[in-house]
Amino acid sequence: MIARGAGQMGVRIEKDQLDAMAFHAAELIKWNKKFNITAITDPVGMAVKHFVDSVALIPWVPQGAAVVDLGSGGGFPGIPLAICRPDIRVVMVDASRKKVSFLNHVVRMENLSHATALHSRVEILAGDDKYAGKFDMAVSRAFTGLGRFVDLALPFLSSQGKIVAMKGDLSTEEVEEVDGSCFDVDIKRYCLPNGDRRALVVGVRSCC
Ligand SMILES: C[S@@+](CC[C@H](N)C(=O)[O-])C[C@H]1O[C@@H](n2cnc3c(N)ncnc32)[C@H](O)[C@@H]1O
Repeated sequence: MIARGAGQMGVRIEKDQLDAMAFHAAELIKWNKKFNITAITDPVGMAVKHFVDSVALIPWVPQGAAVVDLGSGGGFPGIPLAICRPDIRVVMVDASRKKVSFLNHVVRMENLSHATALHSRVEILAGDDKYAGKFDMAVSRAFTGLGRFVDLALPFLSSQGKIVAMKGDLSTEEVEEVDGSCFDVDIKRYCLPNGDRRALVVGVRSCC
């Protein structure tokens, strides 16, 4: 189902990548019994709403990019992105210690040496010289409103850095609020295999 859904978006997923996503899903279900990491736990829902949705991001990530995923939760989109794109570096950030423990467990078990998860509030990490200005792309899914995401993402980005917000609901007002401020914004709409509508808000830095 993941391979077919990804294929509909023009993304090819190899067998070993599907196996790695299956491992992520299985561990998520296991950890979820003890820690409340995700509300979606049925296999079809996870495949479609977590994994297919996450791989929709893949075509927009430049070769060799350093990507920061703000508010990664159970690893979406950060883990599927790291599985499918060994050429990039992925840093996942979350304020929940148990979620970050889970993410680093998956990273270790899957040998995703180009990925890591950091336990921090995004606002605090943004002021750390080790991370500020070091990323080509900041992404988030179901993290916060577009305006706040832009404000939080900006300190992480290099001068050419881009943002991608993965959204379900997206209002015109939300887009107008950020378009032309520090980013020129483009909306890429797509449907998940179950018919749910999604949008990628891609912002290219215009000033600031
Ligand atoms: C609704 S979940 C989304 C998780 C994941 N991106 C997804 O799409 O499944 C939002 C996540 O953001 C994290 N979060 C919220 N505010 C944060 C902040 N200021 N700094 C870091 N993480 C934060 C929460 O702990 C939670 O895991």
